[in-house]
Amino acid sequence: MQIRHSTHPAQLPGFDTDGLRRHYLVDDLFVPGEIRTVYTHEDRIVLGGASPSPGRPLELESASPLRSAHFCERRELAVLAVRNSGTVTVDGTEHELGTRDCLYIGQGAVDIEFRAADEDTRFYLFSTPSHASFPTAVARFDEVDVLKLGDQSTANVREIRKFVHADGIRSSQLVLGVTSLAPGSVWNTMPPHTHDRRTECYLYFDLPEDHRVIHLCGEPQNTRNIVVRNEEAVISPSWSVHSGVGTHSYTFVWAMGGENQAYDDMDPVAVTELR
Ligand SMILES: O=C(O)C(=O)C[C@H](O)C(=O)CO
Ligand SMILES: [Zn+2]
Repeated sequence: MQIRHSTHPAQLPGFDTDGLRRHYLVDDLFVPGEIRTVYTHEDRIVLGGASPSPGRPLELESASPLRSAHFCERRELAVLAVRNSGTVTVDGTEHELGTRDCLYIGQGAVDIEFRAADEDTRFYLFSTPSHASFPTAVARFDEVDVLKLGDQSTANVREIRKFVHADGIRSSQLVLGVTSLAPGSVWNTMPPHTHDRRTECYLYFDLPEDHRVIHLCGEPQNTRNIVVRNEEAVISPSWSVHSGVGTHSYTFVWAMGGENQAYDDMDPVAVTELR
């Protein structure tokens, strides 16, 4: 488990390209046959990638920074199949996940195992601390409500699906959904926002290997950018904008932890205020 410490907003503009990438980009979550995890001190979120091979299940273990016998002893966890499909077994119950389906696992689960149905299955993991247990549940990509946003003239036509949230799968603090850009649309979250009460992480996927997303970060009046590849994540502290423009359309998982679960609790930033 890799550790990322928190940063002060005044530090971000002083980071060079490598510094920005070291602090905020997570670029090595998916390694065939492995589970990789990153613990950020921003709201104590853990990001992870599980990439099992067919016939070789992977078991999620605790790690020393958690000081717990099991990963979910004091944590809740959401799993999203970002590539292909597979099964997640939680304490003996199998949950089949198709591409872009989501499984929420409540605090207290002990045995968690990932199985691939395909040659290159990838599960994205997002976990927050939790001190109360909510039921484990699945939300299917094709079954959750769709919020349509954006316009062709601003190249940001997109669909937002909320999986774990106040009116969906219930959780202690974790909130998670998926945004899909329409073909030809490239901008997400523009106009941007911050939310002082929550940390948010984006995991970009469905982006062709020879394309990139230019992700904006930092305080609205002092932004920087990080160039992101397919299946890489960016950690956005509560004071940072989190928006991006692709050289191609893409999909991303947005997920948050913090003070509240109110999706609409955002501090909007006008495009004209950005610097
Ligand atoms: O495209 C968008 O706009 C988003 O997906 C925004 C995220 O859902 C978000 O930032 C929620 O706080
Ligand atoms: Zn946000």
